[in-house]
Amino acid sequence: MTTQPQRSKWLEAEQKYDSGVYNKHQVVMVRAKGAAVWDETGREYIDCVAGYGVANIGHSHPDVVKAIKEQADRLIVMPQTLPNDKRAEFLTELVGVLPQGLDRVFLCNSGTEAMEAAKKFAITGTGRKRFVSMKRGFSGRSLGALAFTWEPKYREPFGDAVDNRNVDFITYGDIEQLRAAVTDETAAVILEPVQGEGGVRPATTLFMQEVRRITREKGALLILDEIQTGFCRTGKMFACEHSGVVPDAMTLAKAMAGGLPVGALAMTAEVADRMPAGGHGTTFGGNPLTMAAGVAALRAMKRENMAEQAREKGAYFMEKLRAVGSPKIREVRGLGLMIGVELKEKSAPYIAALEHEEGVLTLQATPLVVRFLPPVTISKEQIDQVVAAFARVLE
Ligand SMILES: Cc1[nH+]cc(COP(=O)(O)O)c(CN[C@@H](CCC(=O)O)C(=O)O)c1O
Repeated sequence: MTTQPQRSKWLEAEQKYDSGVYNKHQVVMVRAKGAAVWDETGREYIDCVAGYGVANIGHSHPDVVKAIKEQADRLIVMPQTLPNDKRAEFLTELVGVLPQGLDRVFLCNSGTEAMEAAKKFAITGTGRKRFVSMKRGFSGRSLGALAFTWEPKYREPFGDAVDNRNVDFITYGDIEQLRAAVTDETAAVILEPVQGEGGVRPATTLFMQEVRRITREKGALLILDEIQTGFCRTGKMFACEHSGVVPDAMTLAKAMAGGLPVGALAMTAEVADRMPAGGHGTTFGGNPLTMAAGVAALRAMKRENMAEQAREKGAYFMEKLRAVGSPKIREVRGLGLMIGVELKEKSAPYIAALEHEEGVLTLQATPLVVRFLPPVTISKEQIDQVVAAFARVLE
């Protein structure tokens, strides 16, 4: 008689008390290092979720761990009305890697918060209230950010509490629709250089450059959402570098502080200076503990040349995935280590099989796409193991 594995007390507690919004996997993850994760039974997984693209520099990077320990001993809490050495250090490091001209930063705690800030700074920065956003775009879950988020299933439960009457959605990549949608009433065009949750869809250089040209022509801001594409994920520090486009503002979060919760709106002085003093704010934004982790993370990205690692390993990963040659694969696409494999059938069963049968963690990006967002520090051997596992579950 097979004995049922004893149900985890941690799993029971989390399922019992959690809000219920998440589809909880039947595992309890307790430790991670680099691209490896272990559950409470000691089973090892190769992690191509990385916290939804947060652990770009690898889980528990030693420099980040050291910085957190030291800062925790010195100072954890300090609001932004009281300047702090670590915050100043982080802002200096961040502006040092941002595209030229984006030298003012509103610090917050998540991507959604960065998008909310972007909306407010765009309105005060232009005196306009209309926005252009992209079909399949994802900007976050708050009522304000949801107005820019395309997928109806995220908006419908809230009805007209999600007010997107001032938002015109266009087809990602469609220059004619873009030209028609951007007017002298448009405060900003918002887009991801690579649509993540929307299916891992890189924009063409032509489209990126046309968005820049048309927004400049009409006096609208170009706001790039680099919450998922930023910080080496696509083979550059920021995805906009692939097209040479410099936006007026950029939303950032996920990997920026090596795994600690952080968000930011980076913008030009022209945009920043038009927000009235006291016009926005946050309690936790720019807290010294996260700032210390962020300094260590940004320095590690540069020192370990992680953008080049992502470029090189991403090309390798996609080449190997294409070589799988399964008839179930429609397309392998992506940029750097932001990779999507579109299947000809629903991806969920294969994502589940990868986890349960093969010990590989992946995530969806629309019902047909398997998304791979591994730490940039993943090894070639681990990539080979992931590809072999994927080939087996597709058989
Ligand atoms: C491009 C983008 N913009 C904004 C956000 C919102 O960031 P945050 O408030 O820190 O979650 C995310 C989360 N992307 C994940 C969606 C998470 C969710 O379902 O919610 C993702 O891509 O899976 C993005 O990928």
